[in-house]
Amino acid sequence: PSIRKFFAGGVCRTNVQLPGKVVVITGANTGIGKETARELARRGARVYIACRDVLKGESAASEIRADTKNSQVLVRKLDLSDTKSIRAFAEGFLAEEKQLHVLINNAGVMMCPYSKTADGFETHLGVNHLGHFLLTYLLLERLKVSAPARVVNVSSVVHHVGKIRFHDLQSEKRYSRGFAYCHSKLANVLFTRELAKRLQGTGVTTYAVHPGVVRSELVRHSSLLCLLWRLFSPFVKTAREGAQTSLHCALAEGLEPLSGKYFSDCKRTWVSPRARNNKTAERLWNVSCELLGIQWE
Ligand SMILES: NC(=O)C1=CN([C@@H]2O[C@H](COP(=O)(O)OP(=O)(O)OC[C@H]3O[C@@H](n4cnc5c(N)ncnc54)[C@H](OP(=O)(O)O)[C@@H]3O)[C@@H](O)[C@H]2O)C=CC1
Ligand SMILES: CC1=C(/C=C/C(C)=C/C=C/C(C)=C/C=O)C(C)(C)CCC1
Repeated sequence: PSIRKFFAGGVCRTNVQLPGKVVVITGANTGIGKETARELARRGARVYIACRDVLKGESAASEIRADTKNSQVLVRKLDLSDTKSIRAFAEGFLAEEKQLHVLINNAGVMMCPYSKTADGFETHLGVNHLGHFLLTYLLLERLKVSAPARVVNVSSVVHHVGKIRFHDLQSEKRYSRGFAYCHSKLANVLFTRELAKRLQGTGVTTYAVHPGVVRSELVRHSSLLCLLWRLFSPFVKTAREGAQTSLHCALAEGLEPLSGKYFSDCKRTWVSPRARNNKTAERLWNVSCELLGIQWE
């Protein structure tokens, strides 16, 4: 049990309750997102599960509603691999909610075979980075009017081996499904850094998170990782344990001065030198705006 406790990692210890607060979590029908949604619902928030498969979302939502006795767990369609779907989700949300206190950009894909999103972006970049970039842009006014508000971006320790390959952003010249994931997770950290800079003084703060190595469906595209996860299961976090750092960044009091920073096991942690490069962060921001056809000053 003590080994298990060690590998379970940091625990979110704040008692903050969330009555009247509105939260959006992407990819919350399973894994880390679902456990994050469960805890936020337990604390009384109205929780929007934004997912690409509404049936899977409804099944998670009914489980969470039964478990937490919070009926305010709602499911809305959001496919991050299609900007039309992202815009439709945002339009619907903005029409029904006047406030948004926490946005958790949690959804992700890892190591999928080469493919492109509906808009022609390489899937890891398109879903993990550009999709969340656009979603945040579209919801930002609601976050600002609801301040203090937070944006949590679920990244990964593997950002350390990521690189932003501006000359081949869509990996058309060279594609490695492992590295494509790492690059997209570095993009999450750089986005968080640049977003924090641009949000200074608005009351909206943002954090990047490494959840730990967590048992979930993320490894579905790699039989090797599926096997490793099974073999080493005592050392791999449960989804509930994996949700703790996202919860910490969404809830903990006094985190505002650390906006833009990266957290693991509920503590601020060092990022790779590439993730600290302000020029890369700014360039990625500008290129992302161009690709998405938006103007975000
Ligand atoms: N598990 C781990 O060890 C680690 C995870 N992370 C990060 O944690 C986050 C959560 O992952 P985890 O819970 O482990 O993985 P899961 O695969 O269990 O959950 C990922 C979620 O993202 C959703 N998703 C995938 N593609 C899209 C899309 N196009 N549009 C909308 N939603 C989509 C999935 O939906 P569906 O069910 O329909 O496929 C699912 O709900 C990810 O960002 C991941 O990169 C970081 C480090 C380690
Ligand atoms: C070597 C090794 C492991 C593998 C770690 C790996 C492969 C981590 C990958 C992390 C990922 C995929 C992060 C996602 O963002 C285990 C299973 C922890 C058990 C202990 C030994």
